[in-house]
Amino acid sequence: MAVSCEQLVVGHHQAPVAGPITVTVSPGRVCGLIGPSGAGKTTLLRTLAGLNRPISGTVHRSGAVGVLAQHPRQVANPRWTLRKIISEPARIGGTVADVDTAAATAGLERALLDRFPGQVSDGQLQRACVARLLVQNPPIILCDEPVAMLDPIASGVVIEAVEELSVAGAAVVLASHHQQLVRRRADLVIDLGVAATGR
Ligand SMILES: Nc1ncnc2c1ncn2[C@@H]1O[C@H](COP(=O)(O)OP(=O)(O)OP(=O)(O)O)[C@@H](O)[C@H]1O
Repeated sequence: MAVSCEQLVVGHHQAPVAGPITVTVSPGRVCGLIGPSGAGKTTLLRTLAGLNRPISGTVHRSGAVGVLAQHPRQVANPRWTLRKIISEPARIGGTVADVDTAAATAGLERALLDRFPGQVSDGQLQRACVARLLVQNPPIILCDEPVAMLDPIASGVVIEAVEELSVAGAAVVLASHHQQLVRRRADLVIDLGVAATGR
């Protein structure tokens, strides 16, 4: 087990949005999360991450959580170079990051590493966030619409890097509007459009 929930109902201010959901995402597995806008994908991911409190039910995590957000600019420090953004988890962990290898795996050109977020495209910044995840190597990765802002080529690079993390042993939850992409890549799929709401 890497991340699992049992009879989990998620929502805001005691108002349920989705659930009850019972699922286990084991190491090396990708769980897709689909559903229309407002179905509760972000709320469920935040609850699995421990950022929101469940309305009812339980969440179990076997280790640290890495997050890939839809809008990398909201999470990337604009005053840090991409190199620093990528290497920071290693510094915090007291190790030295192999930034060049992580960047190459994430499809990020080395020449961009000394730029600031304001000097690169959304896709390039998202690839830096993927490289940061590769350095962080967390056992659980939660992705909230990670390719919504990207063109098909950039999307493919990001999704392949996430799959590489999963093959290396991470449990991945991938929320996306792209039903086809999710159904193609995921080992199991939660459809919040049809999941019981528990209300
Ligand atoms: N902080 C909040 N306080 C109260 N209600 C919220 C809050 N955040 C989201 N909601 C509501 O919870 C419901 C689910 O929102 P959520 O963002 O989880 O859906 P989503 O499936 O991720 O949607 P989208 O695909 O548009 O990103 C929506 O009705 C939304 O208005």
